[in-house]
Amino acid sequence: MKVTVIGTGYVGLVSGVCYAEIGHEVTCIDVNQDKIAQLRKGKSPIFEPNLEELMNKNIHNGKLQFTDNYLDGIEHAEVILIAVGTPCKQDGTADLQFVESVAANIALYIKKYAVIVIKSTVPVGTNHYIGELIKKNLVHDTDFDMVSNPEFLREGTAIKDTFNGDRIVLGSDSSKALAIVEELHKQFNIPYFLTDTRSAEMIKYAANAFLATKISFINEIAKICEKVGANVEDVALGMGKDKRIGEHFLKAGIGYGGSCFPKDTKALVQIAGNVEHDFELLRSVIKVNIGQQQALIEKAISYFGDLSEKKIAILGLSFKPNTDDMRDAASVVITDKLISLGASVIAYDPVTIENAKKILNPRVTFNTNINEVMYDADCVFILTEWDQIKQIDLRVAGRLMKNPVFFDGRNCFTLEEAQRAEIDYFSIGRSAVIRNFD
Ligand SMILES: NC(=O)c1ccc[n+]([C@@H]2O[C@H](COP(=O)([O-])OP(=O)(O)OC[C@H]3O[C@@H](n4cnc5c(N)ncnc54)[C@H](O)[C@@H]3O)[C@@H](O)[C@H]2O)c1
Ligand SMILES: O=c1ccn([C@@H]2O[C@H](COP(=O)(O)OP(=O)(O)O[C@H]3O[C@H](CO)[C@@H](O)[C@H](O)[C@H]3O)[C@@H](O)[C@H]2O)c(=O)[nH]1
Repeated sequence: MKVTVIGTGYVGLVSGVCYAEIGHEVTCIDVNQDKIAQLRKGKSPIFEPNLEELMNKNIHNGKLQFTDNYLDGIEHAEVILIAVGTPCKQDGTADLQFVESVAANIALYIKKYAVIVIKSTVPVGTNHYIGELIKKNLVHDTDFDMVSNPEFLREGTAIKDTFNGDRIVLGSDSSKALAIVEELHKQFNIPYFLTDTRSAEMIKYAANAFLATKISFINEIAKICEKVGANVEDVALGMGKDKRIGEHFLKAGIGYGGSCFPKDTKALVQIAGNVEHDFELLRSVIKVNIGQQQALIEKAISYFGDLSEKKIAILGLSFKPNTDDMRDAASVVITDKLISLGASVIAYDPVTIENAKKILNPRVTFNTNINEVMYDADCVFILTEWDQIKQIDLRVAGRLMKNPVFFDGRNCFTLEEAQRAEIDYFSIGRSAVIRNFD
């Protein structure tokens, strides 16, 4: 099938590569000419395991091409997928300007029947609105149908998720279009969930909001665990054994970040507000998450009293491991706050330092050598559970530091490991391990 993907961010690029991998002829369009030039040279603009290899394989076998020219991409397409960003506006609502601009270009260049699929996360009613917008501005008298196909991939495991998703959600009122989009995904061999357009749009927000709710819930439980002497890891495991609850997304930490949960939870509060429903539960989920980003700082203040003049080593900057994405990463808020409290901050991350430099407070310094970052530090903050960080020897690391004190926001180590290392170790939802030299 001839497929055109518009937008080469995470979703567009991964989808384009995976559709090519299952045999479709894929053209990816982006308005960012530098990105297109880089992609044509076989360089992936994002860090995602296996993506660059798979991309190059499909460029070389002629299945995958990149362009900034809409005419090239739209003219012959049987399916056009919209995968541009829908960032958060100041008031929390989803900004549809990129989707609207794509709609204007499709209206200009579409010449024969195609199915237009919205993969971007968009508020309920957007597929209808964009369909009407295209119809109103069509230059050539052409028929088309709209299909909502929300994307559920996770960064860091995006290719694996595309080939092994739990379901493919498709929403449309055209059975002809649905049959074409089912055919497009056939080789993935993943069950379809077919529904109406508005429900498909809502499934995406509801799924992300529910996962975010699980995270804020376990983070609240973690706070109570610390006070009553329970261990949140065991509590989550014990809860998760109940199939009705499930074991996933119950990992306590310094809150959820990334390009989706923060923006989509805020957007859903606004979607509810537009129909006069106060989504109180979700507002609390967001509030708990903002508070959770301060958890390590509160622990450090209660340990040291004052953080001014303290040298703090940060391990991990991206919002989760195996990605270089810094969007809404907890490290942004945490490093800013530490600097405002007078601390000096030096940071390590195995892949995202270049992206971090563009976003973090300019007073943060960086080093790609994890041992050098910890050298002479008053304490370490662990913000991302990269393997390189989980593999450090706490005892050896402690000896490099001025004070062997660790604040672990991702529970990377067992309490026994911390005990053996003779360090002071504070984590989330578990008892602190304090050295006892007497
Ligand atoms: N990132 C994820 O893991 C993920 C997962 C599921 C769903 N989503 C949703 O998918 C959508 C895309 O997210 P992303 O993170 O891939 O986006 P992104 O912001 O990283 O990338 C969007 C790309 O679209 C391009 N673009 C903007 N306007 C354009 C236009 N008019 N024509 C062509 N290209 C244009 C930009 O240059 C950019 O390369 C969002 O709605 C997001 O919520 C994201
Ligand atoms: O038990 C958990 C699980 C995750 N997180 C945090 O939650 C955030 C998001 O993690 P994850 O969901 O793994 O990453 P994303 O790539 O943001 O993926 C989410 O957002 C995407 C964009 O909408 C969806 O497609 C995915 O299904 C959804 O999982 C990260 O900061 C994680 O550290 C926790 O704190 N505890």
